[in-house]
Amino acid sequence: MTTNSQNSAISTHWPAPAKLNLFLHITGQRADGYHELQTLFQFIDRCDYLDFLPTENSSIKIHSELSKVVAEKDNLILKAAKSLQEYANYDGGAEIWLQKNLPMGGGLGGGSSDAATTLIALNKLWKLDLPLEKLAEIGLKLGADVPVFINGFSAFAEGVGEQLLPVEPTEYYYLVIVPDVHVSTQAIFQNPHLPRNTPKLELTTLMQKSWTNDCQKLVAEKHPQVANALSWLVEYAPSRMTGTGACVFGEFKQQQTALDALAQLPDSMQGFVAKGLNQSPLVTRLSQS
Ligand SMILES: C[C@@](CO)(OP(=O)(O)O)[C@H](O)COP(=O)(O)OP(=O)(O)OC[C@H]1O[C@@H](n2ccc(N)nc2=O)[C@H](O)[C@@H]1O
Ligand SMILES: Nc1ncnc2c1ncn2[C@@H]1O[C@H](COP(=O)(O)OP(=O)(O)O)[C@@H](O)[C@H]1O
Repeated sequence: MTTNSQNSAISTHWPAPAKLNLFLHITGQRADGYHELQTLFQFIDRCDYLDFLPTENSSIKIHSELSKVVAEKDNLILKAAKSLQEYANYDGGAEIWLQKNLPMGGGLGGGSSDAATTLIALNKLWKLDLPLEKLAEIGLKLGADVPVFINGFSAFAEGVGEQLLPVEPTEYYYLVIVPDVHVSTQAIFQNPHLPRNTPKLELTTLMQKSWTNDCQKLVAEKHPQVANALSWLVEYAPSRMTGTGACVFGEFKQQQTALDALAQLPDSMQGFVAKGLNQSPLVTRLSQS
C-alpha cells in the first residue's frame, strides 16, 4: 500500500470482508438474462482494508497495487465513489488507499465488498447521511452482491441477491482453498449446461436440508484445480464451493482442527483459515467513526 501515515485527516482501516455462499441455488432466469437465486451469505473475518482522505476538489484518486491488473475505470471502488458523488451531487472528492488481501474472481466477493465499504465510508466522511437502503440501491447497480455487504448482516437472499432476510447460521471456522484459477461469473452464468431450475423452497426447509452450490459441478468439470481442491478438502470436513468459484471451503467446529488440516495442505494449493461472522466488521467500524 502506498504510504499515507503522514496525514492525520485520513480515516483509516475500513474493513471490506469476504463472504461465503453457504448454499447457492439457481431457481430461474429473468427476461434481462440475470439469474434468480436462493443463497445464504455469511461474512468471514478475512478482509481488504481501505483508507480515505476526503478532498475539496472533486477528483477521486485510488492508490493500490490493483491498478496493475484492473483498469482504473473498471475499479469498483472508483465506480462506487463516483456513483455516490453523482447521486448526492457532491462537490468534493477523495483519495483512497486499498490494501488488497482477498483473492480476485474467487467467489469471495472482494470487489463488491470494496465497493460497499467505499459507499458506507464516503457517505459518512462526506456527511451525506444517505440511508443504508439508498446506498444498497446505488450499490446494486455495481454488482449483485453489493447490497449484502452494505447491510452488514448474514442473510438469506433471493432475487438476484438483493432481497435480503437476516439469518444467523452457525459461525464455523472455515478452511478456504484458493485454487490457482480465475473463474468469470459472467462465463458461468452464460454456460448452457448450468442448472437453472432448482425448485424454490421455503427458508425453513432450506436451512434444514444439506447445503449445495448449483455452480459447483460445472466449475469443477471445467477447472481441475477446483475439483482437486474439493476432493482433498472433503476428506477433512463437509465442503463446497462459494459463489461461482473458484474458492472452496470446509467447515470446522474448532479453529485448531481447521488449522491442523491447513498444515496438511499440499504445497501445490493455497489456503487460509477464517471465522464465519454473522455481523460484518464494517458495522463495528462504522459505529467507531
Ligand atoms: C452469483 C454470485 C453469488 O454470490 O457469484 P460470485 O460473483 O460471488 O461468485 C453473485 O451474486 C454474482 O454477483 P456479482 O459478482 O456482483 O455479479 P455481477 O457483477 O452483478 O454480474 C456479473 C455477470 O454475471 C451474470 N449474473 C450475475 C448475477 C446473477 N444473479 N445472474 C447473472 O446472470 C450477469 O451476466 C452479469 O453480467
Ligand atoms: N476493487 C476491486 N477488487 C477486486 N476486483 C475488482 C475490483 N474492482 C473491479 N474488480 C473486477 O471484478 C472482478 C471480480 O472480483 P471479485 O469480487 O474479487 O470476485 P468474485 O465476484 O468472484 O467474488 C475481478 O476479476 C476484477 O476484474
